[in-house]
Amino acid sequence: MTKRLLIVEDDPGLQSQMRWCFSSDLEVDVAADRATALASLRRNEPQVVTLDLGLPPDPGGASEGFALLDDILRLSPMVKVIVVTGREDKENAVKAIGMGASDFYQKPLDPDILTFVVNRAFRLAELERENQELASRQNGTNIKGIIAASPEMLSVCRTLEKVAPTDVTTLITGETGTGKELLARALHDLSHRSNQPFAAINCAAIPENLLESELFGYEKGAFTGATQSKKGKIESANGGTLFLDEIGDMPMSLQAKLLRFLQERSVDRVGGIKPVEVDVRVVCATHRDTRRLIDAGEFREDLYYRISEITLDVPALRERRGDPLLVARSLLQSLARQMDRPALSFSDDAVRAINGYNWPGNVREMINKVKRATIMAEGKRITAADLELSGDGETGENQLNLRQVREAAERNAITQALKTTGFNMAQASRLLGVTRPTLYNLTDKYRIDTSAEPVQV
Ligand SMILES: Nc1ncnc2c1ncn2[C@@H]1O[C@H](COP(=O)(O)OP(=O)(O)OP(=O)(O)O)[C@@H](O)[C@H]1O
Repeated sequence: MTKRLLIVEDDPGLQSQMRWCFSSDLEVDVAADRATALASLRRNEPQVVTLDLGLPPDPGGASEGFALLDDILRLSPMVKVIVVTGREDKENAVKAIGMGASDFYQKPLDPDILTFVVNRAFRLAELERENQELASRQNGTNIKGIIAASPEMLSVCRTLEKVAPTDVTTLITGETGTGKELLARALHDLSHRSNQPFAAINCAAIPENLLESELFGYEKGAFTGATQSKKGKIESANGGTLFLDEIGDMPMSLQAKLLRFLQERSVDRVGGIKPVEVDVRVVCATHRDTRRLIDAGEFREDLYYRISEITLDVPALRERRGDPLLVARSLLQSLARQMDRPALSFSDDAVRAINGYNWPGNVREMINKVKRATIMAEGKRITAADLELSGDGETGENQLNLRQVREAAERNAITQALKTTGFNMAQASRLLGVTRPTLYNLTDKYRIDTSAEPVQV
């Protein structure tokens, strides 16, 4: 694999000195400002970047350098960034490391030390790449029921394993079907409360007027039909874990009462006189944007802070590198066994379709599709059509090679970029890290229609 270094430096003298240091061993690109650096990052995919924090329009400060550092780590989290600071600039070096830079180097330039630091960053990048590759070949977590090998999901699992033994109130956020409930159960199963009850309630599924008594319980005679007292979910979780699913949909009127419970750790049953003490660990989940709910006045900010002592952000399936295929294969294995069709496997067009689709319903949607395909497949191979996915029009197992895979991915990325930018070729080419003529060549090659689609009304 070609080793590629991006030098971000606005001083032409230092640029050529640094280029001279490395150009015999590495492919070197140079950028003097943020926009050029980002374009080069997209186009050349360097493994290591040296970043001078003092860039125009703020060459004397570090604001532009920090903004670029943030961009780089967001766009390409695996890239190793070495920040280059002035001699006395320890504070900014520390801040950059805190933001995620892998190392720092102080001017004036010493070729031996700089070479050493850069080589070390390349070694680290290579080790991480190998590690990721290994992880993608097997399930990387021992958490029951969770199939994952992507760094994105493994990091969530590691946090979960640390948080589980504690009693901190945890908020799990993520799109629908990403496994929030599964993770809530795992928090319980890995805690010292695992032998005690796990009580779950879906705040969105119960009508507002019933939710209070479901949660807090009621005393005999509290309302018509209350012929005897009943414990609520909170009490029934005593000693164990209470899981409040879809907390973002909890009505305002109950939010105050829930907040009081979280502060006092006792519940007031509907119609009750005396509070009942309860010892539960609370885990909440929502697929909604809590910040937006708070801004819209639909969710209490004080309650939000109470429930989110720790937050687990579960990435969407499409954001988990390598996981869609891993999860699909594992689902197929168990579903095919259940349905007595153990020899089933995915055809190449199905593999491409699984990797190319964006899974808006996440793992739940994948379960449904794989289940359907397991039933529908006619031979031993499940096709993209069995999954009700588009196979990119390319079928035939014997046609597939790396070039075709790459082309399918290219076609997909170009279509996405065009849609994202409203079919603006200049913006799309920047997003894709290619020049505009290259993008025109590619859209011709793949016969992609570059005119904006009519808006559906
Ligand atoms: N990483 C995973 N590996 C295997 N199965 C998974 C994984 N994530 C989720 N699932 C399965 O996907 C289905 C949906 O998961 P779950 O109900 O936990 O999602 P959710 O995020 O709570 O969804 P919602 O927001 O709609 O309630 C479940 O059957 C669950 O077992």
